Amino acid sequence: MITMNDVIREGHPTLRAVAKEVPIPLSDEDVALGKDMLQFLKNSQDPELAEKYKLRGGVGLAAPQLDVSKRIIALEIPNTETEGADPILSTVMYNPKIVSHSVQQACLDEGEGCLSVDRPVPGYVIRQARITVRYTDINGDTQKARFKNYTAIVVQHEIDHLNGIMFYDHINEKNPFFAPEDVLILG
Ligand SMILES: OCN(O)CCCc1ccccc1
Ligand code: NI
Repeated sequence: MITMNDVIREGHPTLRAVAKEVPIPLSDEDVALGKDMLQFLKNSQDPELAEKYKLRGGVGLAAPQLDVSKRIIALEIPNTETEGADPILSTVMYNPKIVSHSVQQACLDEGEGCLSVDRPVPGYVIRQARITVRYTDINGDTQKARFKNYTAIVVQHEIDHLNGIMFYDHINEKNPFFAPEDVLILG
């Protein structure tokens, strides 16, 4: 099982590399890795397992964070509205590509964090408010999906990792909490 020992931290060169596309049809190895990444996220959101294995809670994970420079991301976004409801998004994306996005931008009012960053970096991380992503799913099928708000933010954070981009690269250095007036600030 994946634990925090497998997660590389800022300063490790793989976090700044551009990851390679994975061959389609998917290899057994890449399918297994995707499943392990998704299971890590689920475990990290389980209070008992997170405590037992000292896992930091995560809603997304990118293969480069495991020192695997491949274009694979996993997303496990819970539905916090209703206890026990199905997750908003629970999936593994191979070779994800943002094929279109809104002009409107958005950010989280509490900023972002990262499993590969062991320090708070305050500031607005300005991203696209809505995105359309094409990817290959764990069954090898091509998918095209649209995301908005928090889910769109998380998916962009993960795809950034495939291109060697860290969330704080998007923060305005002079004024971290600067946001152009038409940027959606998500609570
Ligand atoms: O790359 C995944 N990761 O480091 C876990 C944190 C994911 C994340 C947290 C806040 C906003 C967007 C994405
Ligand atoms: Ni991250």
